[in-house]
Amino acid sequence: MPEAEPRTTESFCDAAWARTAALLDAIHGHPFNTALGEGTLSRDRFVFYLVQDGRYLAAYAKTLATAAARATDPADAMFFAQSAHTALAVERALHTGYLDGFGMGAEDVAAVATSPTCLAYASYLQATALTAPFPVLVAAVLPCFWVYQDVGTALLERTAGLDDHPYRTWISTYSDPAFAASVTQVRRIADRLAATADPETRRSMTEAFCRATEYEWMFWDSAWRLETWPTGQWLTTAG
Ligand SMILES: Cc1ncc(CN)c(N)n1
Repeated sequence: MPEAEPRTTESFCDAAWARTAALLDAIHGHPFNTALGEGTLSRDRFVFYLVQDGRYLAAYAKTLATAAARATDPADAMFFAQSAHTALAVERALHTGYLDGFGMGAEDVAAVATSPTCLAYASYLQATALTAPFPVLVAAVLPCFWVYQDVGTALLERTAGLDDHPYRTWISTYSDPAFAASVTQVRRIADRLAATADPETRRSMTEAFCRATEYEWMFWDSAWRLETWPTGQWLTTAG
């Protein structure tokens, strides 16, 4: 009798998480996140991050709304529609609250150019939403949930107490049990879709998960470097 093919019982999420383990370590150890957790992150770096993340979240919410429109399972559609709402109502409001507190109004924010990394990540998600198979789209948005929850929870554990912490609202938002529950839900959706996906789609799901996790690292790194367009010097200012 021929030997049975070895079958992997590892879920898509567990395999994808294991594949990005070194990258996740780099995210946790990035100077931006270390300083964020210690409360020593400079105001200009945090403001840069907030402004870019506001742009990112607007695109991310549209990506999630597209996922809701494309989902065939009504429960999945509800989850993604709700998550699109949360990205704008909770996360973006968190950023606006900080920016208001720093005296930055809508006009100041509008005057900041979208960074190369923010534009690349946002464009990648929106292109994936419109052109990739639905399971690949789910894999692409998964790190946006999961990595932030992982970082938020780790920062909370590393922090002695949040009472006087300058970034406590940020840390509380991403370490909140409600946010963790949304991670569990999107992981379940990804695992269910991967379980019936053909090998090529599953490979594309893994690629999308890895690419989005790379963009997560790059996003924090761009804020740390206060990234600008290297070509900006050759453009005249708008008249
Ligand atoms: C870049 C980025 N990635 C993820 C998240 C969490 N939704 C966020 N606010 N910003």
